[in-house]
Amino acid sequence: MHETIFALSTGGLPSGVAVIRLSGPATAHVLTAMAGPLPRPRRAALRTIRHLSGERLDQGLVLFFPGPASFTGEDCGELHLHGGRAVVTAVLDCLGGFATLRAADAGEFSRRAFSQGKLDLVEVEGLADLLAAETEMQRRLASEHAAGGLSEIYQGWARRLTHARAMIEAELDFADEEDVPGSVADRIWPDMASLGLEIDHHLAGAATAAIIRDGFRIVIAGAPNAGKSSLLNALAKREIAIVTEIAGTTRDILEVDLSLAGFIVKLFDTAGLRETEDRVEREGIRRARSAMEEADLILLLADHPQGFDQELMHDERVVAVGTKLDQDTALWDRSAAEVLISTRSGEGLDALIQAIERRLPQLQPGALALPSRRRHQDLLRQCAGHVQDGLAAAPLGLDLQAEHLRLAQEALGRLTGRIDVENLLDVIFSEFCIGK
Ligand SMILES: Nc1nc2c(c(=O)[nH]1)N(C=O)[C@@H](CNc1ccc(C(=O)N[C@@H](CCC(=O)O)C(=O)O)cc1)CN2
Ligand SMILES: Nc1nc2c(ncn2[C@@H]2O[C@H](COP(=O)(O)OP(=O)(O)OP(=O)(O)O)[C@@H](O)[C@H]2O)c(=O)[nH]1
Ligand SMILES: [Mg+2]
Repeated sequence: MHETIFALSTGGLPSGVAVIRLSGPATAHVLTAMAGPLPRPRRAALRTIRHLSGERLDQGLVLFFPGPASFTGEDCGELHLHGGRAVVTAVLDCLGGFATLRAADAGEFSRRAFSQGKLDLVEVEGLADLLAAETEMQRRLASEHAAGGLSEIYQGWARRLTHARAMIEAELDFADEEDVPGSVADRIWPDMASLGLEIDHHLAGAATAAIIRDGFRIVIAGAPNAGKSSLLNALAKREIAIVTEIAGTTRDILEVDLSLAGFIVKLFDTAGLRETEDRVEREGIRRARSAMEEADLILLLADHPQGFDQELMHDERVVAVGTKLDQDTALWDRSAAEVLISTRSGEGLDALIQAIERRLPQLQPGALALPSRRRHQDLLRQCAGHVQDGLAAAPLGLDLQAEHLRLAQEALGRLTGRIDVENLLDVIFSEFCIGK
């Protein structure tokens, strides 16, 4: 990488401070030309920043990160300027005047960090997710990924595959040498079987990751007039849905996004469920049922104890909610409802929110190494599949089994972007004393 790149790394102007980053071999020269002697590595120094003509552009903090101990792995620099539009424009213009410099493309700093081996693909994706994160859970998930929590797991798996392949290679190539243990199968296949299980278990976390990324889907359902739209409005604290005393008011699905316990919660109001000849209402009910199929949680509402659809009560995603508690408290005594609410008095709404929070994924600290992207899930499934094929190919011989393990490792390599061509023989020689 011979070009040196620069970019304004902070957001909209004007701002309190604006940071311009540089990366590449000309960094030290450019910093010296514009701001005098280089500061000590990775220490901020207050400097007058000047145009090459000597004209003063700003007074700001200057940092120098000599490679490879920098974000990109190359020499990096930073200019922390006053965040005025003209200040930033003047400095960017000056940088653009150096023949060795050019403006960075989107993502180019991270791309260089990847090429220099500072970040793998999963970490780069985590970094992108971190910048996009809007909820606390999204931040925690992305932060875990960007900091290498997932990569560490995948590297551990890749190492085990390398080890297994090395053992097989040793048996195939050096079977007549004394120091090579006779049967590799005894030693590596149990580990490969447990690797397969670990990957499957890891993949099960994809559902939680999807909830963190895309939101927890709650569908409000129940008989017409039960108070569904009133509940949507109460939880959203806005008059979003039309509420009338006419049964069959809601037809289209209405959606609001709430933030609950650090999760995005997508709340859907649906048409009341009943038999009807009205074509428009029937279409609304069809949409309600399809929304319920996709739901993570269903709030099933009824304004009297007999109003709950018994079939739906068996669905484990259902929370039975009795409504209009202000009208007749005695009505609800010993009913099947888990929560009783009144949107008119506000009673029970906190208890309902708590009941919802109890059903959100419960994440232990450190349990955030979840495969969050489709890309991760596809490659992990391929990897686990090849491991299984490797195990199943036992009757066909070690050669074939080894090939399946190679494919499994290749899938992991594509996942992290690190197709480490670790020499199998290196592993073999470091573990045995062949030839002594
Ligand atoms: N001013 C500023 N703030 C920032 C960044 C930045 O580039 N500049 N970051 C940009 O994303 C994030 C911090 N990430 C960074 C990651 C690695 C290194 C770095 O210099 N790494 C070296 C040395 C590590 C060490 O000292 O232990 C290395 O990995 O070798 C710097 C920032 C968030 N805040
Ligand atoms: N007393 C009382 N009335 C309520 C309460 N919640 C809703 N209602 C009334 O019940 C009627 C129906 O309310 P909606 O929220 O439109 O009911 P819905 O379930 O959305 O009805 P559909 O869209 O027709 O399926 C309206 O007249 C509301 O004012 C409540 O907590 N207490
Ligand atoms: Mg309604």
